[in-house]
Amino acid sequence: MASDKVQIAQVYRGTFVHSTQNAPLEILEDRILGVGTDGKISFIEPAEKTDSLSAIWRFQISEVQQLGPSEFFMPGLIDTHIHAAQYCFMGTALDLPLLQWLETYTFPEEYKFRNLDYSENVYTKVVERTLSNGTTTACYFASIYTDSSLLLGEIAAKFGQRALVGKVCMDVNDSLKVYRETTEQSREETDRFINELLRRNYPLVKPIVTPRFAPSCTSDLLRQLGEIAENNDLHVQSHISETKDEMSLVETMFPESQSYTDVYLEHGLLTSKTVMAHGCHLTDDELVIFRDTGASIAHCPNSNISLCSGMLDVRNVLNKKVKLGLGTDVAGGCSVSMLDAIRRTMETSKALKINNPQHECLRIDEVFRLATLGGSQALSLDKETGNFEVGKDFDALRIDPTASESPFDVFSGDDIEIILEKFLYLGDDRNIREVFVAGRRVVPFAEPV
Ligand SMILES: Nc1nc2[nH]cnc2c(=O)[nH]1
Ligand SMILES: [Zn+2]
Repeated sequence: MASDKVQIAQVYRGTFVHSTQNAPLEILEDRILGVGTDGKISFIEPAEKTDSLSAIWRFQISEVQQLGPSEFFMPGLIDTHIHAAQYCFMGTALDLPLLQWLETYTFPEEYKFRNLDYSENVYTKVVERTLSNGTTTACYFASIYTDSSLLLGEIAAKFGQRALVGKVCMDVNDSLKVYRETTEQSREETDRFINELLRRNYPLVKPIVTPRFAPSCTSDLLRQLGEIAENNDLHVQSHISETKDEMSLVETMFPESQSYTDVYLEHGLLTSKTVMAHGCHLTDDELVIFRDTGASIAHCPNSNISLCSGMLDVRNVLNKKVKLGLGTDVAGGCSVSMLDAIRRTMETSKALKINNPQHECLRIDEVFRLATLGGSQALSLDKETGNFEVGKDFDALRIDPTASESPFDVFSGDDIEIILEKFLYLGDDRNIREVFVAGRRVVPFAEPV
């Protein structure tokens, strides 16, 4: 029987909200959920079954933790695109378009990560800040430096965040020549990064092959990175079609390719484990290639607006059956919070409707799904995380809408759907009472020993 397999570590009773493939929002009231010592959800059932579940799974009824009357659990938020090495200047330097922004602010900042003490300080802060804002899974760009990037993996693992970590690869950079690698270095250091991170065997932290974007890489490097990804069955991340200037540059650098998407496709970098950031200006033909390869898009609305890059039509992407998650894209985006990514996704959709009344706006329940289950699918991590299905890891936020410092108010007529909507539009980390990743409570942070 099930009880022979795993012991129950925690049992919660209360309201759970999540998304499924069929329903963008499923509200499960008065449920009982058990988490095994393996960190996975063992059961989620109506609370009236508590007695029989306690007999089957051998937990004491007194161990059941009851949520407060307006509290609920939701799945952890999934940031499909964030630059950990840009956290330091987040909220500043948003006065230039992408290519000048990279040269003026971003490359000089990332160059500082050759220093491990500096890296440790910034990476600790970004992992703490994302976790306390409910990001249970983050797909990180680090910098070109291998040891510093390994440190990011180590810090995420120590704090218990699920993460894909990428050592950035770039062998083209004329603006800051010290912040680039030779083709050979980039391949060798990518190999070293991957081998070392895999050797450390962190259960929740894995490497991701990370060509910065086509304009930063020679064809030779892109091809070698494609081979590394294929030979090791690894995730891949990069940027695509974020701005028009960038697209013109790609056309000049890769004249043989039919499209920007083709550049990545031809170098073996578009797979079902690839996530490409932005894609604001992708054509429908390119979206077909995304769908056919199973590659996904990280929609980064804060950054798209902050750098005046463009507005992705998410409705069109979803209609084309392309996987899509949300990303903060710090520091092009000026917030680490995935709640902000949800709000900006709604806002961009409404701006598209202002421009075109035919546009079918996204609904808040759909965007809630994109920030949770959609993100897990975009990162091909949906077997592990994304919602409260039995067998997935318990990655969850305990939301307290009436926390003492809550930035919004709840009234007696507010049902759970209204309370969730208020939290998504108005809430913040003060409402996120606890954060769990694979069953481990990671917020509040453990006291240092
Ligand atoms: N937003 C953003 N776009 C990029 N394209 C290439 N590098 C970057 C980056 O660091 N941020
Ligand atoms: Zn980015």
